[in-house]
Amino acid sequence: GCAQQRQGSLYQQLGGDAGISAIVEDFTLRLADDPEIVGFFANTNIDLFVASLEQQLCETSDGPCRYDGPPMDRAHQHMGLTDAHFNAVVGHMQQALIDQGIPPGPRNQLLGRLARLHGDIMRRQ
Ligand code: HEM
Repeated sequence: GCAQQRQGSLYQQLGGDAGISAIVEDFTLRLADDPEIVGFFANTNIDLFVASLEQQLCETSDGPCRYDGPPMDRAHQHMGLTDAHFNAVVGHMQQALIDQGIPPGPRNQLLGRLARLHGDIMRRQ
């Protein structure tokens, strides 16, 4: 719509590749600092996770990337995730976005798009 033409895409409002990379780094440090969350990543290659999440955020924000990782249900099945885990992770993303200076408009737009993944991520838990 008009707002989008005035302000650029959500991807641009997040700072493009550099902005998304800073957001993902901030977010990943928050996951690592959360004792309720960090254990889930014990066997994860963090470099691949970071690259995959950057790609997903770029695509989700209408940037020029295509996420080519596994679908969200397959990536998270059998982890035994609860809504509390989901909310904690989204909360860390919210804090990372605030910390990286993303204004409320684009911040909440991205969080809204991520919230739509809840059904897929929580499937078969
Ligand atoms: C909106 C919420 C979430 C988003 C957008 C998200 C996104 C992603 C993405 C893009 C990947 C990479 C998939 C791949 O390339 O293999 C991934 C993997 C992973 N996610 Fe999530 N995730 C979310 C919620 C959660 C929650 C709530 C947890 C647990 C508390 C979690 C734990 C993990 C773990 C452990 C992996 C790595 C799996 C592996 O090592 O292969 N995620 N997630």
